[in-house]
Amino acid sequence: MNQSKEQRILNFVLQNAVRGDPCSVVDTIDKYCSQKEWAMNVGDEKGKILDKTVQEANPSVALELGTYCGYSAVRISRLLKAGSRLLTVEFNPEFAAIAKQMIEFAGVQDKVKLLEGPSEEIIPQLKKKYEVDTLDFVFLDHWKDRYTPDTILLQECNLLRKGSVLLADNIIFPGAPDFLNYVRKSPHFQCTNYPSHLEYMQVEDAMEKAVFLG
Ligand SMILES: O=C(NC/C=C/[C@H]1O[C@@H](n2cnc(C(F)(F)F)c2)[C@H](O)[C@@H]1O)c1cc([N+](=O)[O-])cc(O)c1O
Ligand SMILES: [Mg+2]
Repeated sequence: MNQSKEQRILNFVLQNAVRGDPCSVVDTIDKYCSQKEWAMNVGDEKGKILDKTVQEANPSVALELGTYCGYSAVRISRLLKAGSRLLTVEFNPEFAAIAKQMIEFAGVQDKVKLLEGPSEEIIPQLKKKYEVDTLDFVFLDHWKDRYTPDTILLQECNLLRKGSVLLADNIIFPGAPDFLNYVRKSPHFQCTNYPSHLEYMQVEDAMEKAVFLG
């Protein structure tokens, strides 16, 4: 049975990156996906915006929606202070299996918890089952039509506090127009737009930061 693209990306990392070195894993995925096969990792240009936003938020508890191969889970967790953790949610079991191996190879498994399943099921479990009080940082990079319902669900589940930082990928391409509308019109969010480019392409894209005001 021939391999999936995601398996080929993982194999390239296992053969070319440095075990236990998150930066080398991130760089190796970028090398493969820019030179051999495009894939929907946030990439290095938007990844630098993600880095700055994470460092500014300095989260104790972070959530990622849309693990895919684990590129941004490794990228985020490498910046977390001791004792902090990233919960990352993946719906597709094949992708989750790839991401688990990617996270372990990078040596960040002690900081990252990979949760498998749909966000509408997992978000309501975060407080009781995963011992979350509130989330300091949320990276939205999953299905674009889920950004808004999941942002509403996070509020309904009292998972956001004054100052919680949401960062959303793909505001321009593929686009998340209803999310942009929702957070920019809401009195509960202070929004900032970060123009950038689609990963590995010369196509316009952007990220939107939405800080919860309580
Ligand atoms: O479609 C894109 N991303 C969708 C990303 C989807 C990923 O998020 C997972 N997921 C779904 N639900 C959940 C949760 F968490 F809710 F359970 C997690 C899916 O299984 C998949 O791995 C995309 C597309 C392009 N592009 O150029 O087409 C560029 C990008 O950067 C993109 O992110
Ligand atoms: Mg994306």
